[in-house]
Amino acid sequence: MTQDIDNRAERYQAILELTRDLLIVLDGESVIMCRAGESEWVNEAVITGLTLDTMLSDELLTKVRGTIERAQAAPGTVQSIEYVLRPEQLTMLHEAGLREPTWYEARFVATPSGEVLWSARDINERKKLQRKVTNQAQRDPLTGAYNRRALVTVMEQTVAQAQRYDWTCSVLLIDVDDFSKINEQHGWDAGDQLLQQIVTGLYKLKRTADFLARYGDDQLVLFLPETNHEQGVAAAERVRRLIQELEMPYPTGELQCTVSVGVAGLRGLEDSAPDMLKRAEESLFIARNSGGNRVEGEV
Ligand SMILES: Nc1nc2c(ncn2[C@@H]2O[C@H](COP(=O)(O)OP(=O)(O)OP(=O)(O)O)[C@@H](O)[C@H]2O)c(=O)[nH]1
Repeated sequence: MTQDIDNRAERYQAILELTRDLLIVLDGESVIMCRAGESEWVNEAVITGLTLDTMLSDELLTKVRGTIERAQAAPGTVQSIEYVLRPEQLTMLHEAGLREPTWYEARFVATPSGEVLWSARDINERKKLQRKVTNQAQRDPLTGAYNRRALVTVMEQTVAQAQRYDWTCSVLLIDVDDFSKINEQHGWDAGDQLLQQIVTGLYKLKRTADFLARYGDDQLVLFLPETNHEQGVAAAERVRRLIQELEMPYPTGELQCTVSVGVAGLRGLEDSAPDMLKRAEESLFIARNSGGNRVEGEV
């Protein structure tokens, strides 16, 4: 009988050796066993003996407890969740070695004797890849600015929020004057570089909360949360001057350009992101037809 138990314990140990996941055994709320697996940051001795509430932040504690309850309600079934461990929020885990935000996919299973097994797989690489793909889907590949799709999403969310809290926001539609002539005279590559320079300049000029997107061939949008129409026009004037002063050395000669800007500010509860963009387009049309290198406000 004792021999059997020893064999079982050895087998159990051998199975544990096989897994790369971080493994925790909980008795009630206490960690009675911890194996780091491939989570190099984990100090097993520090984690063993901790309780859930000393180890986790309030938000994570609620999530983990809820999952454990589900696992206990149906012993033998696996319950999964994803979470991120952030060292700045988790003092005890920081002490146990956590230094970087680390994403985990965790699985919980309750044994008939009442213990809960908690395995956690590091999914940082997968998350990084997901972020990269999402990022690529939202960005214009030439300039690195956001694309039109990302702009519409952000504008719609921000406009709804501004309407709810009685805030304001403005949109600037920026069009490079005679951009096709630059392409014709200096080549497509020169046009590309000029667009990149303009975006770099706008990134330096814009505030952190402002959102810059490529809206069309030679058109950019700068969306300004918490900015009224008057402030929007002033920002547009700064953009116009910045681009006018931009000089880009190029083998075929110094490149220079100007922009026309149409500005639209949020007009209350009935307004919408597409309507704001439409009004910015109408203003832009006037600016371009008035000779370019101009800012036009509401029409
Ligand atoms: N270099 C470069 N050119 C582009 C790119 N995408 C579109 N274009 C060109 O940009 C030009 C845009 O032309 P238009 O919209 O007529 O612009 P414009 O000449 O500035 O005319 P206005 O806007 O009326 O002042 C076209 O010649 C397109 O072929 C790009 O990614 N790089």
